[in-house]
Amino acid sequence: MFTPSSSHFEPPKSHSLKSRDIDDSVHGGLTSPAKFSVEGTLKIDFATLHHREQTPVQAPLMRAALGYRRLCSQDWLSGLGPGTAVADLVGLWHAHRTPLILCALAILVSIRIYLHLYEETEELIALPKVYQKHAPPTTSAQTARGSLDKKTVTKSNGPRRIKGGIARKPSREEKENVDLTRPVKVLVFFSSVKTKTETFARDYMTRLGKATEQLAQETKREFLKPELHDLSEIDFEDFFVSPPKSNDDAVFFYLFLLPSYNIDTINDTLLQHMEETHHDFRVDTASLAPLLGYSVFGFGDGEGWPNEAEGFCFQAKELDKWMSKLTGRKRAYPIGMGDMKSDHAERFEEWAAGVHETIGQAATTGSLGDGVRGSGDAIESDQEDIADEDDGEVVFEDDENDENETPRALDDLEDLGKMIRTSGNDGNTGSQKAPLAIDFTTYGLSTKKKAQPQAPVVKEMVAKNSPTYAALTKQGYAIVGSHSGVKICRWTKSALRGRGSCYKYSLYGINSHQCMETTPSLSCSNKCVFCWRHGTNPVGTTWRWVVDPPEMIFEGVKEGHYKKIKMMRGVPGVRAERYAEALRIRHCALSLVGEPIFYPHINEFLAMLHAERISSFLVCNAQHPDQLAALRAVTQLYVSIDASNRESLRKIDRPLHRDFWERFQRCLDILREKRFRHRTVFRLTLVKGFNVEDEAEGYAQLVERGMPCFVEVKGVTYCGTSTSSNAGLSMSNVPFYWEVCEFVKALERRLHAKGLKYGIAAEHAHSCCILLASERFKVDGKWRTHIDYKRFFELLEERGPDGDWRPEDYMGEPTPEWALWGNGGFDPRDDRVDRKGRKIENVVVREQPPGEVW
Ligand SMILES: Cc1cc2nc3c(=O)[nH]c(=O)nc-3n(C[C@H](O)[C@H](O)[C@H](O)COP(=O)(O)O)c2cc1C
Ligand code: SF4
Repeated sequence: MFTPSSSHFEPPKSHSLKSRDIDDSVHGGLTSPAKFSVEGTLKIDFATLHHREQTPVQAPLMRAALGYRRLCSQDWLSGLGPGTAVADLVGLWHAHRTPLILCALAILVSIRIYLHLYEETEELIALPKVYQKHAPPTTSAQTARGSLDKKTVTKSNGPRRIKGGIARKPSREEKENVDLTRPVKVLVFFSSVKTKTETFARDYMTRLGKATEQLAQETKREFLKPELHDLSEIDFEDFFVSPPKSNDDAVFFYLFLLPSYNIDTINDTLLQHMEETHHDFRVDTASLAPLLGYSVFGFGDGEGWPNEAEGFCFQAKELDKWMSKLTGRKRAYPIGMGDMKSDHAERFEEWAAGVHETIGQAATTGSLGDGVRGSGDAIESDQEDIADEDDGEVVFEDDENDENETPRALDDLEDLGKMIRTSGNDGNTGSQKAPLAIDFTTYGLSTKKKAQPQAPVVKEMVAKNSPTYAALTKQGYAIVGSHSGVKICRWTKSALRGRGSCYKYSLYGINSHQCMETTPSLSCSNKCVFCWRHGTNPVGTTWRWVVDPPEMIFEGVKEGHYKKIKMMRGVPGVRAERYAEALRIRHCALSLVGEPIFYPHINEFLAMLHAERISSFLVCNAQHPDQLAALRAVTQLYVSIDASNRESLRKIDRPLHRDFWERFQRCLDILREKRFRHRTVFRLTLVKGFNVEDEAEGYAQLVERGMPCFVEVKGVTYCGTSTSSNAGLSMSNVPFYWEVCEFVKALERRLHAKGLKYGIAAEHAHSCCILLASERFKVDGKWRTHIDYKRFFELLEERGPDGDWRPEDYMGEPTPEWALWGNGGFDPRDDRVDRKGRKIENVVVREQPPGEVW
């Protein structure tokens, strides 16, 4: 036992009992022996403690205090046995167990509360039974995917989140119904400039046909005959926004055979279309997901582009990437690549064998298999997901490490300057980088993606070493710079020989032999079925090429034109006086091919023409409203009206812009506003079976909307190319003149019914062309459709390109008698001749011959 050595025991600091360690109820009855100091240290008067009478409450506390003293003193260490110490500890426990247990409980509760508040919460997924009840039966394939699917994050159906910075797309959960009864149809798409890929693709179709027949036997699944599609012939909207509609309820498998070109080809248009679809907030993400799968094979040239870093098969890789995004990673088989100069056949065999096997597997299971490379699974396509799901919001695309970057939007207009050619260029820029896209149509409205400041590398629209250039020059075009063209039309040649002028002479007084036909943009944003130039002219919704300065184009086209006129000098029948006149260009028809207002400096180019007193007839395709609105003075402004309704326009013009109808309508509204400043013209090209039948009312409504000064109606000219036949055009689509007459009369009736003052003014039966004019151009009962060109230039010089004058101010003399409606419109100065140059009579059939069906 120990003896208290002092009346006040001061426990060592390290052994102080804190006030909270002793329950108030226990020490509540203590007065003097145990007291708390200010700091909360327990001080016990042991002397008093021994002699006091103890209450039942005090007794254990006193025992505990004594035990504590013993523990704290050096006695235990200086010879007292461990048994005593254990007994003291037990005593201490008995004395304090209640407060100790309560303290421990309090601590545990605090920890639990803390963890509950601060730990990372996991989403609680509660699947109501009702969903489980309707869940589709899982196939073995889905079960196989199950383990991977667990890693996926379910996409919220709630409002889209606004994001900045790099967005990483959560993997998509596959929830498709696998229906193994639907037939499978393989579609093979190809592009080809120099026909090698096309030949290869056509050969492959026979083999693919046999392979699918065999797969049908092996898998017991129905396979429809595979189809081949030339990418330059199809409407991308039909295949690459969502899978095509199928009467057989087929599920599609896409294969692509794509050569790469670092010059502008249909490949660029396709890739751009895919990118736009991917970023279009109106289109579902992975809108091609219902496809069974897809795979790409690229052809390249290993000599010119020895490796992928240098651009070997770069467009096939791009395509593979966009298809992966659009299909939600349905890459059925890895991209194959072959060098056209060496191993392409061997590489293609390997790829085709793998693809056929995968198609078989997919047909049997409805799935592309486990997460192996090529399965199209999320794991392998991770790279493609960076900044992918932008939810239509501002996203910084982080593709810097990608060798084959996709086009980037320019930040501001100043960047355009960098693209303008400063010196002569010998053609190809040699760059493998994709071009820079500038959408002049929407320019300045929004900049969806912020481009990194970097030196833009852009391609030429028609590079000198490109097959397009070769094809165009072969067709008689002189290519000026990299995107402009000039050609003398057959009417210029004909007029030089005194064999008749084009309809513009009859209707507006244009001298065909003094007319230059040109365009500052060989590119267009439509693929009209009647255009004779598909496959050779580049198409695109945005200007993404080097921009040539207007001075260079102006000088170049004049030079090209005069060169061609001079080549006519020795042609039999050319009249000396007309030849001499032809060496002075008086008119310019900006309608050769392509879309002139696509050219960013069209106003400057027009000013150059006018400065030399060359009149301008500008034809645009009603797809670029902003440019149309910004257009300054033009002698006569045309808008092509190729259909009276949305569906018909889509079929006939095959526009690349998804909002083509809205653009078209905006253009009509702009034309309406301009009708008192410009001579505005609707040009209707009638294609039987496409845009004529029952459409007179539709056209009348469009006239009511745009209120043009004139409506030119022309029957389509059949050019007999494979393009037109592929588009479903044949001679039977070319209307007879009497059919055009019938249509114009019907249109006139509709216009009158609407109270619109138009009348049939003039015609050129030889070109199947009839002119309806607003009565603004009828003075004293006489049509005055011709133009006073001299007056036009005077007005322009007096008042500037934005000056206010009206089309009536430069109205010409009354339309000559021979050009008026009913008189045929043949230039009386000239003879009409047949192919052999023999004179022929002017016979015009304006009425439906007996027995003909309209
Ligand atoms: C002007 C031009 C540019 C080309 N650019 C590339 C290229 O960037 N990368 C590549 O791998 N092959 C390139 N090639 C090679 C073609 O892709 C290859 O010759 C292909 O087989 C042509 O297919 P086609 O005959 O079906 O058009 C280019 C060929 C030409 C003529
Ligand atoms: S607008 Fe003209 S150039 Fe363009 S596709 Fe149509 S017809 Fe051809």
